[in-house]
Amino acid sequence: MVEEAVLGYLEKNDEISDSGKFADEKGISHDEIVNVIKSLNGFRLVDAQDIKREKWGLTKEGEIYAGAGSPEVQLFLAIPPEGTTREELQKKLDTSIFKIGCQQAIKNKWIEMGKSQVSRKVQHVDDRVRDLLMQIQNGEAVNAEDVDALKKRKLITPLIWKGYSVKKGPKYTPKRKKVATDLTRDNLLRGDWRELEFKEYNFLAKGQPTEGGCLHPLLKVRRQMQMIFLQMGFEEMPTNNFVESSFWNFDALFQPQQHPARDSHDTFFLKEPSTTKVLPEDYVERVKGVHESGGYGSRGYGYEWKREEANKNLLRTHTTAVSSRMLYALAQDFAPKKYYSIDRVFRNEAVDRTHLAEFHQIEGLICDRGLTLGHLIGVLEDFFTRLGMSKLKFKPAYNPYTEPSMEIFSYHEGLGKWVEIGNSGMFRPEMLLPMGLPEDVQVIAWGLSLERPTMILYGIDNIRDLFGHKVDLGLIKRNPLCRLGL
Ligand SMILES: N[C@@H](Cc1ccccc1)C(=O)O
Repeated sequence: MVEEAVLGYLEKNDEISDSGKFADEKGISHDEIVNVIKSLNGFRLVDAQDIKREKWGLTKEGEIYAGAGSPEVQLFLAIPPEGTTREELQKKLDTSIFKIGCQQAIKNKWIEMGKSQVSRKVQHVDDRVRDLLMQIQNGEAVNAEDVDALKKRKLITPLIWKGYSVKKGPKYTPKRKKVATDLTRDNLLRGDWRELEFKEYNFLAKGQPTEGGCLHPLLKVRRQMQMIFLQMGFEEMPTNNFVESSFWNFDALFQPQQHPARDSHDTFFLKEPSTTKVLPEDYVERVKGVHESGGYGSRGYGYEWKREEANKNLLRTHTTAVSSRMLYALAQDFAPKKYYSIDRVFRNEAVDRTHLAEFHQIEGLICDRGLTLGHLIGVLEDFFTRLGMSKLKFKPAYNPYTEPSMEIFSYHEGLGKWVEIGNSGMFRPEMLLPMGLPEDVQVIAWGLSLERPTMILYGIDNIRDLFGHKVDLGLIKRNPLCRLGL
């Protein structure tokens, strides 16, 4: 409506010379007019020029006098026609009204002040100050002398008034079409999108401030674990690449070639390149020997070991493949070591709320002389206690490469049950001795999942909220733990 008033006026007139006067004439608030002018100017329907005017406004004191009358008149009216004493008068008035009133009334020759007696000198007075203040309040003009006097008494103060003069702009039309912001299904169905005028994009508009700065729980727990390993004196193993040969992933670990884990149901084999190019030949021979007929006090598996199986490339199914490479390298020049790694592994598993086809494994091993299962339990308890998970259980298990072996369980409060978080054991001599490690050296080792402890620590009960294409970012944002830096 206001918009139509502005555009309509310009249709018949050259310009609106003063938005303030225009507002008065139309009986619309000036603020509203200003908003419309700004918007029309933005779309170049009108050309608006600023006008600034100095205007007088009342000070706080001025406003009080405009309401209650000037102090001098208040004082005059408080003196009865027969006069009074200064003391009586003072009682009737505020201190400041009395003081200012006396000054002004004496100056105006309205009253006479004796030692104690006060009397009127005139019969009647007009409150010109109050009238002037009211005129200024109403935006009426007041002559310069009066303005000066009021200014000196600090009853008025200059105000900058801002308004516009307005002419037709290059895109002027008497009536603006409503511009569409979205193309809707209805527009398409009705076909009226052909006639619609669309609002232009404002590429300069600032976007919503981002509420960033949350860390993904997996990254946080991973970093936390890294710190714990480093504090416990471990060194990080280079995790190299995701593609590994069956040899390092299985054969070096004394895992027989018919083992079900090697089945393509559990392992992702590579089509291209399907086989590895280099393996350390002497060591491969010793591995073949231990699989087929044993040695080092073992009877072996007694089957025909095939090089083609060992050559097959796969996506590593565990980072124990990294450990086997590291131990082989270490065997060439032995020294006691503590190693760890945290990286991705892949298993061809059916995905459900606690399983994914790829996850992160935390691998750790200690090789030294005189190590026992007690050391393994102690190290794992120490590690998980530092992580804030002290409810642990160990359960005997079987791995082709460890003896004894233990599965590790932790209690998940949210699920209300014990969840397997890893597997561990002492590497078998059939694995270590062909590498060339000294006979009196033991290796305690473990492989944990990163996802499971993270779910326990963060109370997440579906692994797909944590990893993969359905990650629940809201969950991460809402979790206060994710906002704490580490
Ligand atoms: N490789 C085992 C974990 C493990 C590592 C080292 C020793 C024993 C077990 C797994 O994937 O579950």
